[in-house]
Amino acid sequence: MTGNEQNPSKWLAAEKKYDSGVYNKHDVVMVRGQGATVWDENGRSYIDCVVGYGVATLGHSHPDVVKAVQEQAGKLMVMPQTVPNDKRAEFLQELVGVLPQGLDRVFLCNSGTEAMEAAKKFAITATGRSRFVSMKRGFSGRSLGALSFTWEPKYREPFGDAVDNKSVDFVTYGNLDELRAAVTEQTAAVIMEPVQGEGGVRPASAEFIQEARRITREKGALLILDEIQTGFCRTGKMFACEHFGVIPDGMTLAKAIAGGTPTAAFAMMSEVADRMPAGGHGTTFGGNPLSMAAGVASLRAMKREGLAEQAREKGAYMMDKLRAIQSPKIREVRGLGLMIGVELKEKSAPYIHAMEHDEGVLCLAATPLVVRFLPPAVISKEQIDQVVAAFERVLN
Ligand SMILES: CC(=O)N[C@@H](CCCNCc1c(COP(=O)(O)O)cnc(C)c1O)C(=O)O
Repeated sequence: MTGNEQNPSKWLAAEKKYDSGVYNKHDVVMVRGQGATVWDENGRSYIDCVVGYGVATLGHSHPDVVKAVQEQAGKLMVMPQTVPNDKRAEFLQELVGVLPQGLDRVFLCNSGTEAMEAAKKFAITATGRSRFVSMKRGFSGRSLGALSFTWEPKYREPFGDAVDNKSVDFVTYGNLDELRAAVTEQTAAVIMEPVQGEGGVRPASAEFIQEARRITREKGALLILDEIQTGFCRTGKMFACEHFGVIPDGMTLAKAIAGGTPTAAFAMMSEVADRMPAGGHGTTFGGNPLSMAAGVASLRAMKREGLAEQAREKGAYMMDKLRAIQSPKIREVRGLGLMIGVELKEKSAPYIHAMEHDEGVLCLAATPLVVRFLPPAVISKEQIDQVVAAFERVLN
């Protein structure tokens, strides 16, 4: 036990005192994680069905990732992308090896919102156009460029015209007529998540995503799939687009891409990459050797452990168990793989709070009525049973 456990409020007070204030902070300090479990500073354990908003799909502190990071940290952590590096090259080979056919050019960066910013710039230079189509309830990040694709008004309104709302048309997710009307010869790209995450865990229909592919081709626009939350085994395939038989012109990636290190990418077709002027974009930390080492270890572990199949099988199991709960408070259980949402007929926040405080399970919201579960694919069936039993208790 380290000294911190003796003064539990010490870290909580410091973080609340010095933080920017944007977050509604929990009243617990997490200090350790392994697999699907995290521990607070008092030694209490929790089953983690948040994993950093879908980052640690491989589980916390996967031994292969830890070993790779330890080794690379002692070797080389810093090297800008103007200078080739062995680990970065290895990661790019591994990544392109699992990406859909043709997506073989990659801009490496450090967060989902940065990947979306890159996607926006590459789409503009690739098409010479600057209008976009995004989705109602869509979430693409908080930076001012990505924010123009993010639907939730409360995220955009405080920043007024600094957010470019004029060049983005929002269509209803799933509405074919609205999509067909919105995509024109002025459209640079359609931006959409194959499963809306923050927007309430809403899988696209195959028909809608396939029509997005058809109409963008017809109009000379790009289809950019935001797989920042759905990517890397979360939905039961390496990438969610595989469920729908669609290959986009570009794909934004982050979260589970590199074992928990802050890593992201915009993967694209060569025709898109080749239209960006040399020096047209950049990033200091993108493609750093430390993250790349974690990414190589993470992608290899995902393949070796059959993580996508684990997510598919355990996701089906968990959704069946959730659907078996007899509660008048549940409206719908939905999702894909281990990206699961339970829509309630009332606000989800009290139940999410009770899961953490009374049951030792971490889960999260996805709009005010939806309880979202994003377990790591390494979660055991027994742990799933515990999570579902806990949820049934807090509902009653
Ligand atoms: C506590 C906190 O900061 N939560 C984040 C949670 C964001 C989770 N989603 C990130 C995301 C992003 C942005 O990714 P990033 O910049 O947070 O890495 C882009 N696209 C999709 C589909 C995404 O799901 C937020 O409220 O901005």
